Amino acid sequence: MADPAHRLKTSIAILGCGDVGSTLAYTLILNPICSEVILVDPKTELLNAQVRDLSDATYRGNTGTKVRAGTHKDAGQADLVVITAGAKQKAGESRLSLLSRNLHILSSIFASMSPINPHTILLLVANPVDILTYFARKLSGLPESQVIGTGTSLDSARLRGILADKADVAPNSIDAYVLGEHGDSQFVAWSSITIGTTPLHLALPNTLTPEFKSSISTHTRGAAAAIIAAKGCTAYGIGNIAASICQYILFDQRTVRPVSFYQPELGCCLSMPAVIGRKGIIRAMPVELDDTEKRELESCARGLRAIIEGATKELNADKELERALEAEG
Ligand SMILES: NC(=O)C1=CN([C@@H]2O[C@H](COP(=O)(O)OP(=O)(O)OC[C@H]3O[C@@H](n4cnc5c(N)ncnc54)[C@H](O)[C@@H]3O)[C@@H](O)[C@H]2O)C=CC1
Ligand SMILES: CC(=O)C(=O)O
Repeated sequence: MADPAHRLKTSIAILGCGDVGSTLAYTLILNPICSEVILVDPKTELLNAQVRDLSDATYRGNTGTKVRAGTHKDAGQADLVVITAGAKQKAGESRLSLLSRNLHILSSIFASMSPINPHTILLLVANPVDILTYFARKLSGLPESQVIGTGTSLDSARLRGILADKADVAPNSIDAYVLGEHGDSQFVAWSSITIGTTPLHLALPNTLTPEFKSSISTHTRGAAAAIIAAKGCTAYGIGNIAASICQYILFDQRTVRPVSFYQPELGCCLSMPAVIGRKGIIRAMPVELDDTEKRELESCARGLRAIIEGATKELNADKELERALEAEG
């Protein structure tokens, strides 16, 4: 039987081939799920070097996945477009501090990709990912089910990791979600965590004190900053998470994960559990939150809406300036 990459003849475009984009490409070579990975980056020397280096990793095992350089226009025709293009946090910076720079990059990306394949699924990785997912939906004109942010899928993996250590079980035996913003207002949905089918309070009796919960949430929320302070970026975790989401989509796996997508009743994009498949978000999975978690969700959405409002004004002011400059000739 031919390998999956050969059978599917699918392409994944990765915009931005810095630390995250190149790690994702490498992950897609090691676990082939598509026939072609197209890398796009305005730094042409870096782009060509990444393509050569990554291609060298494809020759020994004949993984079936080819890597090539492409343009934004090529990317716009891919089956899946992963957006890692943008500035990253320096030590001590927040994800939100990247907003203005990365929103401008996002806006220019959609101008360059147009006309975009109407069946493309967009996967946003660049930060602040929830806000960029919201604007990608507007700028691309794609149906909202086709625009997804990696959101708190990485935070949830980190949460499973630390709970696995505490409970001495494998991380994949734990169902635990961080929800809301991939950022400081995220929250742990403690009330729905299970190990196997056992609720967490039974699996870890006498452990779930407010101090325990607070230390776990703080660890999860601060994981990126701690790694960035020491090595300047995070790449392997998100490379793996993004590659998994690409697989759920291309193989129509119907996997349930917390990802960022438009929440009509909250007026923003943030992470809630969803069924992920070939058409993107197949459907939201309802989640039962307790009263504290409901308040945390509302507060998180309020914060995100305020940021969206400010960013919308900035984008509109830019457009007006552009029009004024054009009119001046
Ligand atoms: N959502 C998540 O969980 C995570 C998100 N990130 C975010 O991913 C983004 C990328 O991080 P790194 O790869 O470490 O940064 P990096 O600086 O190593 O790479 C970014 C690349 O984007 C390129 N780029 C800029 N404008 C572009 C355009 N118009 N088209 C195509 N490429 C363009 C740059 O030339 C650069 O090579 C950052 O915003 C970072 O915060 C990083 C880790 C986890
Ligand atoms: C950088 C980032 O967003 C993360 O590793 O969570």
